[in-house]
Amino acid sequence: MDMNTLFNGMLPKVVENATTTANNTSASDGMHANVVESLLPLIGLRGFAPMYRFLGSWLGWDPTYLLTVLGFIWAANKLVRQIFYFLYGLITEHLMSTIHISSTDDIYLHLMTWLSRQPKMVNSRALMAETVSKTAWEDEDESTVARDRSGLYLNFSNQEARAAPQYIPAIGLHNFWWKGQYFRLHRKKESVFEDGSSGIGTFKDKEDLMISCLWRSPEPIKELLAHAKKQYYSDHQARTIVKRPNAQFMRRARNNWQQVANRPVRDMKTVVLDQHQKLQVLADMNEYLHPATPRWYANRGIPLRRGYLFHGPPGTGKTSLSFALAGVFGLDIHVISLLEPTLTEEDLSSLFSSLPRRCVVLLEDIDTAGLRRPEEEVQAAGKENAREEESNQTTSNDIKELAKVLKKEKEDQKKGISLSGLLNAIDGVASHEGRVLIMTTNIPESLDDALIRPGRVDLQVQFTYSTKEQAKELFIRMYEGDQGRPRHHTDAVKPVPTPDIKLNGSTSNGDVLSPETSSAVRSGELDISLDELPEIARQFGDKIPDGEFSPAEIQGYLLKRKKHPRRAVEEADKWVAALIKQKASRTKISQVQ
Ligand SMILES: Nc1ncnc2c1ncn2[C@@H]1O[C@H](COP(=O)(O)OP(=O)(O)OP(=O)(O)O)[C@@H](O)[C@H]1O
Repeated sequence: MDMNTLFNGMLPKVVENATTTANNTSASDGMHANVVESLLPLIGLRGFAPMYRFLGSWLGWDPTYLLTVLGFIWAANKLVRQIFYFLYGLITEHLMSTIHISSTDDIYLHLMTWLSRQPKMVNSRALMAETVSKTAWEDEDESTVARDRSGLYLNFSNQEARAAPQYIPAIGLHNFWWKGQYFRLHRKKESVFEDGSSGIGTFKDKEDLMISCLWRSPEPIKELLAHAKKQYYSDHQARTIVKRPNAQFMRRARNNWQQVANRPVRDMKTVVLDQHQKLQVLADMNEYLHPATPRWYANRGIPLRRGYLFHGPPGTGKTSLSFALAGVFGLDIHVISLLEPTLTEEDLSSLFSSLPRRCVVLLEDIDTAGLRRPEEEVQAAGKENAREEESNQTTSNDIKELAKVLKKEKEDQKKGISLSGLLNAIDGVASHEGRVLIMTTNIPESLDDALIRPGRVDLQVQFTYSTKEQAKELFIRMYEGDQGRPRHHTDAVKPVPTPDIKLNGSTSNGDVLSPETSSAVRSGELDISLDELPEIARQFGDKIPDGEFSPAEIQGYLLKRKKHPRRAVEEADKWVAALIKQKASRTKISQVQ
């Protein structure tokens, strides 16, 4: 059977009817060619007719057959696709479950972080590459850090560019399998219109995730999300998350807080403070955070809030204790600066009302926050009345001047947070319950009584300059063994190239090093043994006058001798005398550092 005979049976009816003799294949061919040739001009392809005839004679059979077969394939493909989409729609609607996740929710972060660590699991050819930016506190492999030509100094140029990117699913549909279950991930982005702060609306990108599984119950998705969340927090264990108010336009979108830091927990023993005070605040917070406490408060009609005031001179550990407390109880810290120019009273209330169930809210240096006091408001109102009276007796020019002044005064008043606005946010009717509020100040006397009345401040903790005993403790904390680095990291570290230092302390490129730099680089060890530490610490403590220096000042001095405790003791007398002199003369310049 030749090609013509084969395709003759497959020709469409219309072509067959047009054939004068069924058995006469050559006549039939001519007819097919005529039909196609007569169609070509109709669809604007007149010039193709000779080419079509040439193709026919070259192949030895009519190209119409090929067109017919292609037509069948196209139609079959269409049909199969229609059937596929129909069945897919049926399955999606009746056999699949879906959970939607907004990109503003923490679950989005958990899932994307987890997916970025499962490169084989995301069966996708559409990925999004992201540069991995590490926070200052994340551990780094020392072998990935470059050095300068001398091999002595670290060099961090283009460090982010040298790090391998991480991949996450791009916008669109993705499929993956987890624990033998099929999951479909739809990452979609759309522009939504939002009112801007200045009254001008803008389009903002909004992203959502839709995760589906092949099951009539969303249980497998819930299990996956729980797993991603657990994984995320096991990586972030022993960390304190610091959040700050989001930018103003984001706050309007109900996304009030943004994470600004994720730092290692500050160990309580690194905060040198009177032991009794430390235990008192720890016990108080523990009691308050206990799951039975809300019922106890509710039964007595007491609002579930706890406030602390940490007061004392600068650098005495108020912020440090706040972080250590958050670390002990595993709480996030939400830091608010009342000096933030875009923060309105309305924003402040909304920030307080969107806090998580348990957290620490830190209002630092509350005395400098420039709160407008009730008296000032009264005075301002009084002044305004007086001016109004005065204005009745003035000429029209004076009235204009006065109106300008009054307008400016009113505008000034509108700026910033008033005391009543803050009190309202802290414990107003709509205020959040369950949080721990910590306010810090250097000058407690300058605070308004209303702000620190019991109920708003339940416990005051006083921070003072160091005693001899505290100086000794600070010394021990500075030089005791370093427990920070996780084992797997030190194991993985490749040997750091030893700097080529000559005996006179100069490097191979000719730079001359100070004696302490060259010896620190050489040894990396302390200039005392750890057994000597308690005695050396006692000697140091004895040299520090009681109640004169802040822990921050002592820490600063020791940090400059971080590998040289013995030298720190030897040079302490000189430093103490210089600092006392500096404080007495109120100069800012230190003679001995
Ligand atoms: N009591 C302390 N124990 C241990 N370290 C301290 C102590 N006080 C201060 N430091 C150290 O001094 C530095 C400043 O401390 P911190 O910020 O806690 O002081 P602060 O009282 O909050 O100061 P400010 O009033 O200026 O905000 C930190 O690096 C901290 O480690």
